[in-house]
Amino acid sequence: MSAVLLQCLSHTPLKGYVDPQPEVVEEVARMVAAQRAEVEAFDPELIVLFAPDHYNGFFLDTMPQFCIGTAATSVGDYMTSAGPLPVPREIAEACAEHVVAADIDLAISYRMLVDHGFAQPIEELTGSLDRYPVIPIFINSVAPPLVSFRRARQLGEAVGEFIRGLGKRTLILGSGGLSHNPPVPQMATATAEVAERLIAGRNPGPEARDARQQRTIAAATSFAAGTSPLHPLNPAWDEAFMDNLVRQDWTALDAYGNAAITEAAGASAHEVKTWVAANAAMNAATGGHYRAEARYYKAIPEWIAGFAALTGVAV
Ligand SMILES: O=C(O)/C=C/c1cccc(O)c1O
Ligand SMILES: [Fe+2]
Repeated sequence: MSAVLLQCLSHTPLKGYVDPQPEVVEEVARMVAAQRAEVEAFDPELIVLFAPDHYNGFFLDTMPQFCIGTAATSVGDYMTSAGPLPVPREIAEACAEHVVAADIDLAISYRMLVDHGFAQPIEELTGSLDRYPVIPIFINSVAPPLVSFRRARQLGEAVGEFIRGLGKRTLILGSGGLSHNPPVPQMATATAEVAERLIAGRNPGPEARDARQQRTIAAATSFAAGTSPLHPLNPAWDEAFMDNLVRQDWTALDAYGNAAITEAAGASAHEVKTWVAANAAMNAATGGHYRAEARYYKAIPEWIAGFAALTGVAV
């Protein structure tokens, strides 16, 4: 059986562009530094990262619900690094075989593009994109129709069963959330120009990428000032979600409905399915013998995020 460690962490590309009070920035940095120290002490032989994308790697020309990368490159948006991730191809292929054999319809990419949703947690928790071998697993969190929490759990369980038999010290990561609704466009309300970007906007030029980032930074500035139409953060929803994970209440987690999530927590709150999958993987990899602990929570409008962290250790 593999030794496993679970770390879940919100991501936000607004760090360093639109920041909360220095004491909040510092307390988050201390918390992330503590998680990183735990990762370094664990010294993983492999990272399995469940994360979303924000129309930087996956587009509506073909949008899978789940996709594993056997090779992946970070686009380097915002302050994240560009470049290849060290993906162990054979292990990723074997994981894909196992998950599909478990009747989870996982897509596979031999040329996956990932954005800050993957790159930020890897760099913040390990120090660089390429310190440890990493298998990226994408969960569609922005492009309806979206999978259920139940399906995300089942994906995580299948991956966790694979990890259990691998015999490698494996760090399981979940990235994103919690409640939030940054200005990621939706096809249902897109103009023809935006729709084209959602369908075929891969590898935009530097000007287009900068323009997009400036739009998000402006949105964060007005959200923090209280003058934004973006869906408000929902601390009550966030705390209840984390409590369900800590209590390992899979019945309660399965019962979440997508429309209710969007209504209560915002269109990008579906990113928390990466946390559901990561916790389910930890559950399967340890045979249920793990303890989850909520590490941090604060609603941080400057970062457009109900910002949270959770750790799971085998017991
Ligand atoms: O894709 C973007 O430009 C912005 C993304 C964003 C903003 C705030 C919180 C998040 O989780 C994001 O991914
Ligand atoms: Fe995100």
